[in-house]
Amino acid sequence: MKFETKIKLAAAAIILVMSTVAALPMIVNGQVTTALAELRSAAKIERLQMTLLEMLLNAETAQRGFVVTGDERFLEPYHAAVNSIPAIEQNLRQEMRSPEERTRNTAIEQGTAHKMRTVALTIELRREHGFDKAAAFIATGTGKAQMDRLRQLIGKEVEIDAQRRAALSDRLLSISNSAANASLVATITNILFLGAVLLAATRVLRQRDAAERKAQAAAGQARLTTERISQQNDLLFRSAELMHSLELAESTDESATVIASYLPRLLPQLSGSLYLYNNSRDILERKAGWGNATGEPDIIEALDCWALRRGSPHAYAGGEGGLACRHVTDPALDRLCLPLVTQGDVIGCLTVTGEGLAHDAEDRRAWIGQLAEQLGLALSNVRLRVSLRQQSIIDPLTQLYNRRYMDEVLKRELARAERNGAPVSVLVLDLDHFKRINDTYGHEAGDAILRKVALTLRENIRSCDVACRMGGEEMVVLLPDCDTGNAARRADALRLAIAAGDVLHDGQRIAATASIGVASYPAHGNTMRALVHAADLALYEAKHGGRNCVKVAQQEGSGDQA
Ligand SMILES: Nc1nc2c(ncn2[C@@H]2O[C@H](COP(=O)(O)OP(=O)(O)OP(=O)(O)O)[C@@H](O)[C@H]2O)c(=O)[nH]1
Repeated sequence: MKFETKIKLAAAAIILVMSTVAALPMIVNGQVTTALAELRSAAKIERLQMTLLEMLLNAETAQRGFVVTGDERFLEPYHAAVNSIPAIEQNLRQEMRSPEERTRNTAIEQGTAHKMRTVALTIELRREHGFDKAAAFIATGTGKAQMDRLRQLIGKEVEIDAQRRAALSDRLLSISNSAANASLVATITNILFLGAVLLAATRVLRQRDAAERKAQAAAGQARLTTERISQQNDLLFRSAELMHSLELAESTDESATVIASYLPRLLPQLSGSLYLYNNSRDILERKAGWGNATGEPDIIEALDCWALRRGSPHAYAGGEGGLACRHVTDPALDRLCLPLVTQGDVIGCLTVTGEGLAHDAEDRRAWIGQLAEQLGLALSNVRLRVSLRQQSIIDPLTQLYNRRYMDEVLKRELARAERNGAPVSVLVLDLDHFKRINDTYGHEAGDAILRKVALTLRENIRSCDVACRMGGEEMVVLLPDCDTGNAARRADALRLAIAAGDVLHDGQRIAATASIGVASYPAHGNTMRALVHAADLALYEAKHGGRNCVKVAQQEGSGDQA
């Protein structure tokens, strides 16, 4: 049974007991009133019967005095009795309740009537016939017998009245005792019930307190959970943003910059570094860092890191003497190293440091693990994308950019030059008598010459210049921010470098020369096609001018439109 139900039952019992106690005085009062009325009635009956007896005795005494003296004055008590007795009898009749009482009272009334008639007869005899006749009648003993009988009847009544009064007194006492006992029992019962209610209430209150505390704790927990969910949502949102940004990254270095800008928000209160394998996969370069991890090494080897060795995360609790990686700079700090793995291939490592990280909540470490997984995947995608892009724009034989890329970059550079008013030059380069080389030494030798010339170009141009193979043995070099004069000088330098180089093929040294045509924006054209055409014409001039030379395009203006 629930405590609330118990308390309700106890309260109902208390109300019942209290009601009973409240009704008790009324019940007792009724009983006492009845008993007292009966007591008063008994006393009145006794008094009336005693008065009746007294009247009868007075009447007899008056009769005796009159008989002896003949003096009428002695008859006064008799007359008083004659006058009073009917009223006394009337009162007595009213007090009689039970049939037995009424029967006994009737007997007394009849005895009284007989006695009073005998007294009246005696008085009459004395008046009419004198003392002797009256004395003779008295001597018969009728009057005395009647008086004795009445005394006996009234005496018995008085005795019954006394018994009745005693019984009523006992009843009053019993009522009083019962009332006192009932009151005592009610008080004790109430105390017991109140005690029980108090105990139950205290227990309920204690339970309610505990429930309240539990509810408060649950509310606090719910608030924390909501905050955590909101933080997690925020992190998920930011990580989705990071992944989206990485999808747009055009190189590994750019993706590292993107990662470095997001990690402080994704892993707040932590520091760390992002290491990626270099192209030759012999070392890992630090591509990004955040937080206080500025002093971390720029280069690490795979053997320096337990996570890279194992291919799984490695946690190190600073100050607890765990297994620290060799690249760790501050052994007092907790550290978590996570390999960046994609399709079973380790591409790098994310190292994270921060207070309490080794003993951090599992979900936080799981979150860092998930982040490392996503980063691995995203970086691998970036590499794949960069590689595919490279493949689509790089000529596989010479490793120079292809015509497609040249078209793209030339268009872009011309637009930029137009905006900035800076010159752009184009060198169109063709190997001399290449057919002869092929025919003499073979196609492979020709390929080797092409590779050698491409290398010479790459090694002798600026990082902003773009060299590409347009097809066959024809190559183009794009020179941003370079006017015709400079372009011609640099073309000649390239020509000399090509002529100076040779390749060893089948034990033979093979050399090649190149003819170069030069055209510049805006001097020889302001569109891509016009510029290349002008350079082509200049090349043609160079070929006809004896080859192994540089020719600058004629000043034709910008009439030829793309
Ligand atoms: N080995 C090799 N040869 C190529 C390649 N592409 C084109 N060639 C050859 O390059 C030669 C080009 O010859 P031509 O266009 O006649 O010109 P050339 O012999 O260089 O003579 P000029 O340009 O007038 O000096 C052809 O024999 C092509 O087969 C290539 O990828 N590898």
